[in-house]
Amino acid sequence: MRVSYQQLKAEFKRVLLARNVAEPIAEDCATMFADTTQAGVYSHGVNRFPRFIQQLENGDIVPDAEPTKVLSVGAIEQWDAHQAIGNLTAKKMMDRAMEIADQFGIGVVALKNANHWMRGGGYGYQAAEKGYIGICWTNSIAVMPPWGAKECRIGTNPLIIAVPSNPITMVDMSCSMYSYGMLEVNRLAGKQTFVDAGFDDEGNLTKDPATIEKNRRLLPMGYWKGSGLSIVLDMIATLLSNGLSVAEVTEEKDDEYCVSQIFIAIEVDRLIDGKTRDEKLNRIMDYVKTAERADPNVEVRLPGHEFVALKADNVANGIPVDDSVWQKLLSL
Ligand SMILES: NC(=O)C1=CN([C@@H]2O[C@H](COP(=O)(O)OP(=O)(O)OC[C@H]3O[C@@H](n4cnc5c(N)ncnc54)[C@H](O)[C@@H]3O)[C@@H](O)[C@H]2O)C=CC1
Ligand SMILES: O=C(O)C(=O)C(=O)[C@H](O)[C@@H](O)CO
Repeated sequence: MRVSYQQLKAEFKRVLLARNVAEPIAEDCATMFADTTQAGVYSHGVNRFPRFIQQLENGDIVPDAEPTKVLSVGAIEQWDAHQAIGNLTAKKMMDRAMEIADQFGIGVVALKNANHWMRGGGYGYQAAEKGYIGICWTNSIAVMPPWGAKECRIGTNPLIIAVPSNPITMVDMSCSMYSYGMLEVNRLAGKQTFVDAGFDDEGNLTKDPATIEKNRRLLPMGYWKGSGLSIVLDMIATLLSNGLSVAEVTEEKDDEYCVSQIFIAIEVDRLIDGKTRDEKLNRIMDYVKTAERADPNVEVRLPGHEFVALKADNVANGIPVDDSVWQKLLSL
């Protein structure tokens, strides 16, 4: 089914107000969930909302908490989220990183005690839309076995790198080959994954999302490379924020909260003039896109460029929502 942006946002807001979230916070939070869904990231928009509500009801998320600055060292600031709503806090932190970048050329915000930020790409996009390079990542609870193991000890720790090209080029990727959110999208659509996504109980590679959602033997992106990347991202987020690591969140908390996150904004415009910037970016994009296709019917595309058409379609025709997800939302 397809629903309008207004319908979707109204449902999110209704559910938040019913949990005593203050009106302005409910409005902003519902807007971000609706925006993420309309942008085409269903996995971390409407699909993830019931889980978000569960965490709100459990008290893992503190809706009226305000993030505070802990300290600042040149272009780096440490903040404490105090378990405020993840997506609203992340947006504020990337705004702050851009303000610091205006002063120093680069701004780094390291955040502790944060909650799940949903679509990490939203914050990269936010920076790139204003002309900055946006880089951010988060750690998580242990949900993936490190390369060579079958027990979860590392996070999916998505890394986002957004570049202010036209359209915006942005990598927004979990350190696993598939995020749990994308496994769910495939399962709900009755599909197997396009490439291997994890291991079955016998240790064979599998494309079956339900098997991996159950046994949690997620395949790291790029095998040992994604495993290693996840580990160093966790180390850096933990050190810079003086917050909790994947190991600490997993062993000391009863669910995924109090994670650590990094937000970096880099000002491009003082380093290169606008005309040269655009020429260079266009040349890179054209060079990539005009590579001889492996399949003549499938175009070569740059990461993030898919969102232009996805959003336009959703604005024009309504937002696709899985029937079971919609029923769940209505029942909240
Ligand atoms: N703890 C957390 O906060 C987590 C959040 N997430 C979020 O879940 C969302 C989905 O993450 P993933 O499943 O890893 O994303 P994905 O696998 O759908 O996409 C990863 C990247 O690959 C690019 N891409 C995909 N197909 C492509 C193609 N054919 N050609 C060129 N580029 C292509 C996409 O633009 C994107 O940049 C993200 O917004 C992420 O931030 C994911 C994991 C954990
Ligand atoms: O993988 C995801 O999707 C995701 O968003 C996550 O945060 C973690 O991997 C985990 O919370 C899934 O249970």
